[in-house]
Amino acid sequence: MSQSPDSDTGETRARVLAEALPFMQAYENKTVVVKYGGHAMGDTELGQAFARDIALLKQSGVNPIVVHGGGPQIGKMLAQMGIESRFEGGLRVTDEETVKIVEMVLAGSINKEIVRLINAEGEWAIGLCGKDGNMVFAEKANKTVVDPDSNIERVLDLGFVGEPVEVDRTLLDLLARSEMIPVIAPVAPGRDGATYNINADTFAGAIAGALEASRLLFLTDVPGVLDKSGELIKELSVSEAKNLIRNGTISGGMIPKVETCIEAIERGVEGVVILNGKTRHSVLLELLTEHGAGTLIVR
Ligand SMILES: Nc1ncnc2c1ncn2[C@@H]1O[C@H](COP(=O)(O)OP(=O)(O)O)[C@@H](O)[C@H]1O
Ligand SMILES: CC(=O)N[C@@H](CCC(=O)OP(=O)(O)O)C(=O)O
Repeated sequence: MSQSPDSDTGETRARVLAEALPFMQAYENKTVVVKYGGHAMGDTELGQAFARDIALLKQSGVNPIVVHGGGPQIGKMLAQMGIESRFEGGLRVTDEETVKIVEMVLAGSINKEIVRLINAEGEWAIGLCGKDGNMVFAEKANKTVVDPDSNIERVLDLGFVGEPVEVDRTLLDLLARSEMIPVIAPVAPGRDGATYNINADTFAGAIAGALEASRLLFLTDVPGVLDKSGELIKELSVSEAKNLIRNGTISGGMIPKVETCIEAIERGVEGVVILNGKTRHSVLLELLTEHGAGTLIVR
């Protein structure tokens, strides 16, 4: 597909569809996990374009699963409540009060808005979090960071930040059979009774791994992984990615994203891509065009 799927002449549409057809057939009955980041959620129009892409995938016979974030939206709500956001190693330090707000924003307002947008495209989306159908259980995250100056490793105490340790695919399999599109918020219970806030990238990786997804796409607010001079890196091997984290080229929220890509590849997910969710129809452009978009992480 050489043109945007927005092109509106009948002839262009027919050509675009003809070019996209072999790609659509290749993804038929395949699971594609799309992580929709908080920074990629722009205005309503952009949200509608995203929802249209997801609906179109479903209508083409693909099994799309949306895992969403909402970091900036949580930050805004916390600020309104007079609570300052603090991040360590790209993860939100989450105390008991914060985790309640995280659940409210992610599994409440953001989740339901995405469901509404997809349903408005004629599909049946269903909003969930890790708690629903015993889908995901988490444990307190045990995360370490290496100080770039001293090179000393430090264990972080992030409070109620969790890591997914058990994923049960029963509910997701059921929904796939009933033609529903799951939209999942990255909140999960622990066997200890606590509720955990999980980085949405990590959560999406765990879901994609458990489902042996064909593709895992991360929609963010940058074209992909950028080098020191701000140029897009089109393809990145696992060892190159680790180096870029070590030397500080990859920082902040890009760290858990790239770490998740590496883990997902090691778990057998076929293709992992980081791309710009602010480019309209980037999901379709990635999946249904020869050249794709963003940074492809390879073994
Ligand atoms: N090397 C890099 N290439 C691209 N983005 C980077 C890089 N290092 C850090 N970042 C930051 O990571 C951000 C994306 O991560 P994050 O803010 O967590 O997005 P999301 O909310 O989509 O998960 C970018 O907006 C950018 O500021
Ligand atoms: C532990 C942790 O950091 N959780 C994230 C969950 C949301 C998220 O990951 O949203 P984005 O994808 O938009 O960044 C947070 O509280 O912000």
